Amino acid sequence: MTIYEGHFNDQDYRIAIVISRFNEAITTRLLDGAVDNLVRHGVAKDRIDVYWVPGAYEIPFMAKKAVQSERYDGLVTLGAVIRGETSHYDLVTNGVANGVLELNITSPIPVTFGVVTTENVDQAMQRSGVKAGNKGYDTAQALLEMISLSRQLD
Ligand SMILES: Nc1c(NC[C@H](O)[C@H](O)[C@H](O)CO)[nH]c(=O)[nH]c1=O
Ligand SMILES: CC(=O)[C@@H](O)COP(=O)(O)O
Repeated sequence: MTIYEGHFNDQDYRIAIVISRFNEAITTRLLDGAVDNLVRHGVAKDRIDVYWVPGAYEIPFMAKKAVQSERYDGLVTLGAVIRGETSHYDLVTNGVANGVLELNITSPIPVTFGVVTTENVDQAMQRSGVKAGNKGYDTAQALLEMISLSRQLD
């Protein structure tokens, strides 16, 4: 992968990661991927704050608090919503997606969406560090680029 000059030249970023505990076996793998990417690109580990919430539905609330704190240059949100027997999956996925989207477009800092929404555990496993990559790593990558890009218009 080519790292274009100027995209990742300012590594004094302060990052918040808001992550849900539900399906923790998956979300911890997403977190590992996200932190791995951030550190590889020069973000100091002690400038990455992690906030754990009970489930994906609580992510938007804590993400908004993090934005309002004005401590961060960007936010990563991570979660894993796996379909069950009822329509609850649809409510949770729509809730978290709409909540993070609203933050993304109304906040002064970038907020990226790393909540995997899958039909079964295997699909979630594949997207958290197995053959389909790691969505946590990808979401952190998107944030680094968005912070760099948004700073060009400050
Ligand atoms: N089923 C999943 C949930 N459900 C819990 C909700 O996110 C929420 O915490 C609860 O409704 C209380 O407000 N959360 C996930 O992150 N993933 C799931 O698969
Ligand atoms: C995504 C969910 O809320 C889901 O895991 C809950 O499972 P169920 O629909 O069987 O209650």
